[in-house]
Amino acid sequence: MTQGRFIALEGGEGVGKSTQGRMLAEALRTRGLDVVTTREPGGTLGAEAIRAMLLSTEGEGWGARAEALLFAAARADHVEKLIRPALVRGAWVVCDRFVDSSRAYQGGGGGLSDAEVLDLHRIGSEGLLPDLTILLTVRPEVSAQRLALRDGGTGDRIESRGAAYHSRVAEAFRSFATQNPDRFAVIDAEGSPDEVHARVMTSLAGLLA
Ligand SMILES: Nc1ncnc2c1ncn2[C@@H]1O[C@H](COP(=O)(O)OP(=O)(O)OP(=O)(O)O)[C@@H](O)[C@H]1O
Ligand SMILES: Cc1cn([C@H]2C[C@H](O)[C@@H](COP(=O)(O)O)O2)c(=O)[nH]c1=O
Repeated sequence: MTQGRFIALEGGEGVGKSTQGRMLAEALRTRGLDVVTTREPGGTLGAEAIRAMLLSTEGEGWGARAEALLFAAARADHVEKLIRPALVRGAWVVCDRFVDSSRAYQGGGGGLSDAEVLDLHRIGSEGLLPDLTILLTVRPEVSAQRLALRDGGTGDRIESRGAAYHSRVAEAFRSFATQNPDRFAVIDAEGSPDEVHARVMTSLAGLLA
């Protein structure tokens, strides 16, 4: 059995994570690998139900701590029921967002400390980390244009938070990548999908060797 690998795609809103996740999964399948694509929050029935509660624009929303707990609970279910079993059977897991989104959004954006977010992750998911976290970066005006073309700029509850919030999120992602260069690959996600995909594949060379 080949060794399972866990790849997370991270970054702000509309940078191209889903697009690159699909392209990466296809490229890995072409190499004969068993690939599971999934997303956060979500990926299991329970986690998708929590996703709906978190991202719906109806109701009064959640405080910062309740929000962080809900993301951690969704992740715990996802890790236990989908991610760990896939890795154990030797599959590659390509996940659209993982714990670094909680660190960036609930931590950097929402004000929880990084230690608090990591504590929730330790309790919920036994601290599981991806083998590689691919951080896609584009200038804010580029992601805004992509989102406007995709859905007319109508965002979910978190996407619709203001520019200052999303700028703190982007800064947090940058700082995690600087602090953990072995775990992160920072990819310039401007240019065509094929150009970005080529950069993503280069970042995976070590794991595919
Ligand atoms: N390299 C690219 N150049 C131009 N448009 C792109 C590129 N990559 C993705 N897009 C388009 O930009 C939009 C956002 O892309 P995508 O949904 O993959 O981003 P995302 O990061 O997953 O978004 P979200 O944060 O909402 O989950 C889509 O309409 C997609 O087709
Ligand atoms: C995993 C995770 C996600 N979020 C936020 C980031 C986005 O605004 C939404 C997810 O929507 P997407 O279109 O699927 O990217 O949720 C977060 O705040 N914290 C997290 O841990």
